[in-house]
Amino acid sequence: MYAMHKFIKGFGYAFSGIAYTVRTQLNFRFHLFAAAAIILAGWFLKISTAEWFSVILVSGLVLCTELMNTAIEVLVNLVSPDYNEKAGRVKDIAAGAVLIAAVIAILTGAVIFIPKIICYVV
Ligand SMILES: Nc1ncnc2c1ncn2[C@@H]1O[C@H](COP(=O)(O)OP(=O)(O)OP(=O)(O)O)[C@@H](O)[C@H]1O
Repeated sequence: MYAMHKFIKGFGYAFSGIAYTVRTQLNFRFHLFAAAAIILAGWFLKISTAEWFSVILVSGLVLCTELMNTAIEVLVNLVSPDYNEKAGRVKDIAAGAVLIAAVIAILTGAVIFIPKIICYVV
């Protein structure tokens, strides 16, 4: 029973971290909106199971890297509230991870959706 209680509490902490990121990070809200739009487009354009798998994977990758980026920002602000070259470097690297994930998501979306949109329009 205690293990179950601890397990459920763990979910609470995780949701609180996600809620904090939604509240404070405009980028995360944008990525959530983009993921919802892509899911709607996938449903409308009837993408295949393999395509759904790719879309879900890259959307998750972007959201997870954005959460890790926010965690790193909060930690850096805690340990180095004043200007510090290395603190800046750490934030830049974390932001770079988000950028790479977003580029992968855009390329994946383009490969899946552009041919379908062309077929739909033509
Ligand atoms: N303590 C610091 N020392 C040196 N440079 C910093 C520091 N904090 C931020 N920077 C630089 O400013 C950039 C933006 O940092 P900031 O914390 O504002 O990130 P952000 O993504 O704009 O965060 P937020 O989403 O909270 O506005 C960093 O990538 C880094 O180059």
